[in-house]
Amino acid sequence: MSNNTKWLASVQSLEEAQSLNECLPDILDMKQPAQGALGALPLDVVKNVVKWASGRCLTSATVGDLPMQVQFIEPAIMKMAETGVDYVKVGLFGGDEQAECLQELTPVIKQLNTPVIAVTFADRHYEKDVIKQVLQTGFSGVMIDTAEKNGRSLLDLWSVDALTDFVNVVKDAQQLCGLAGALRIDDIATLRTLQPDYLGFRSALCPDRKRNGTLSVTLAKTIASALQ
Ligand SMILES: O=C[C@H](O)COP(=O)(O)O
Repeated sequence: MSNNTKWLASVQSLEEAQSLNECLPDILDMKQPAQGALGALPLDVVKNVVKWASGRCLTSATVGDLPMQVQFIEPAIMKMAETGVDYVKVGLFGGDEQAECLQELTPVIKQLNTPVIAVTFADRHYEKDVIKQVLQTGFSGVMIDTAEKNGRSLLDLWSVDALTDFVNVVKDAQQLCGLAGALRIDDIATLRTLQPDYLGFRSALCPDRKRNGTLSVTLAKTIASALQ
């Protein structure tokens, strides 16, 4: 972890990853935006991107918008970890089953060699205690994102003060801290003052912010230079 905020770009294919060859993000994140906030890509696509990146940047991949039940989440984490990705990202979508699910996932996550990042959501019920649960479960980092991709951004939903508190709680716990959720290029200046470890982008990488469309290298370069 450093004081320099890094950037994460979500790509949906090997072609999109390759288009970023000249401006690789710090974390090349793999997800299927058309299948939800954390839509999962097929494992062979993830494997191919990891192979292509060959250590030039870190990689992460999401396991899908899954119900908070260990029978769905455990196999999805195990299979995604086998792709060789550096981080697996799992959404904490809340609900009555979440606490039990996290308890059951604890031995799985603690024994896995691949670090797992918990993704919480600014537009879902959020309790500060979730960070404590995440720590007990063995996650290596916490990210906040938006579950509903309806144009509302993280800063539309949470105040700078609330986000500052989130970053401080996560970083005080020595966890990797990421902020995402329909971030705009103009949000970078504000959000980097909070010193999260990274900012994550998909919508801002796509023309007209259409996150299911195709990523634009020009927009990626703009984001990269805004974070320099
Ligand atoms: O992990 C980062 C996300 O892919 C952000 O997606 P978004 O900018 O469309 O909310």
